Amino acid sequence: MTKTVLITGGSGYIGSTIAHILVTHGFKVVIIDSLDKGYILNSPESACFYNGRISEKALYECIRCEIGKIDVTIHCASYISVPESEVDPVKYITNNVSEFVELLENLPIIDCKRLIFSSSASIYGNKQGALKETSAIAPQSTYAETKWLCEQIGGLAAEQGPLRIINLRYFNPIGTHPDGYCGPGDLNSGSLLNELTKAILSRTPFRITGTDYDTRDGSGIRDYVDVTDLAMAHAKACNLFDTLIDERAALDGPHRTRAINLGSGDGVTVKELIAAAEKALGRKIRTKKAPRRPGDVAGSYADASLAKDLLQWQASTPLETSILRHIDWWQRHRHQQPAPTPISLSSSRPDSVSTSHQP
Ligand SMILES: O=c1ccn([C@@H]2O[C@H](COP(=O)(O)OP(=O)(O)O[C@H]3O[C@H](CO)[C@@H](O)[C@H](O)[C@H]3O)[C@@H](O)[C@H]2O)c(=O)[nH]1
Repeated sequence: MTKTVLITGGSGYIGSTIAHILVTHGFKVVIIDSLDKGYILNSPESACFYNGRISEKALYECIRCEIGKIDVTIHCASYISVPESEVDPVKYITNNVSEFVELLENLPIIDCKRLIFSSSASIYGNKQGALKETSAIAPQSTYAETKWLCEQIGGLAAEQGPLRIINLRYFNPIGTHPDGYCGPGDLNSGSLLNELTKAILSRTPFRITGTDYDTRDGSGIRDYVDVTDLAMAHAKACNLFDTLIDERAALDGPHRTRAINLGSGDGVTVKELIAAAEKALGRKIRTKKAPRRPGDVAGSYADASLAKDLLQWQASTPLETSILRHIDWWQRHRHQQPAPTPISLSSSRPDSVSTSHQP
């Protein structure tokens, strides 16, 4: 039977990639997006699109009436900038935590008892080496704190009600959908791949922020995971949801919530990533040493063995491919910056919106 999946933030970078992958794999996709940060043309045309905030009860009543019951909700809608969360913590708590509580209140309207939460590896804080789901939690920023709060609040909600939750903890997503349908939405996010792209497009040296870390070459280590691989893990989690939560109870105890790391399992330094980009592009990239970013960490990577065991999932896109797609996306879409003004929809359904993936 076709599964109907609601994706909050389904016009954002990760949410829209999940939406495209789910459509390709035969799911019926419904999206709620405020278009505050997302871009409607990122979402698949066949998705049923509802423009608004996840706290708006009326949207769920419309979905219940027009679509019916939702089998799984994937909650991606959130603010994602660590520096911004430090400058305006209340904005992050309101958007990421208060709105999440309202989502929990609204899920019964669409009769949804399965929630996949987009969590973040940032909740592990400043650690080195391979991180397991059981590694100590120590959020170092308001952004990370909001993700951890949501995991805990979800846990409390799941203890008492019929709701079950899978918390997928993302490491560093990069790349785009392979067909270029959607990609990262903010070239100025400050992330390595976006900064590298800007340096390449503007023909200026790329700044390696921190060359004195206790790592194999002095630059920071991260686990870069392709966004399409990440999206595939969500498709698997949707299909295996009940197995992971209930049927494995006999094997490792009952689970109302589960956390699963989503990373490649490989730690890559900044210098190694630049070498991979040079190989992919077939040319040298100029770099210069720069001081560490405030609050930056040497870094870590995923122990991704639980995802392999439970979801039969492993990241498979080569790093060079993700880098090429990422840079190519911005070569084609950089004039889209800053994000376009949200389109005001006359109908909440997408059928009335003519979409094209070319900006
Ligand atoms: O111009 C740059 C930008 C980054 N880096 C380095 O690249 C590495 C990765 O940086 P980045 O891509 O910003 O990743 P994170 O530091 O892991 O932070 C990102 O990933 C987190 C976990 O997903 C999110 O919470 C953050 O918002 C997001 O910025 C670090 O060593 C940085 O010092 C540079 O050398 N030069």
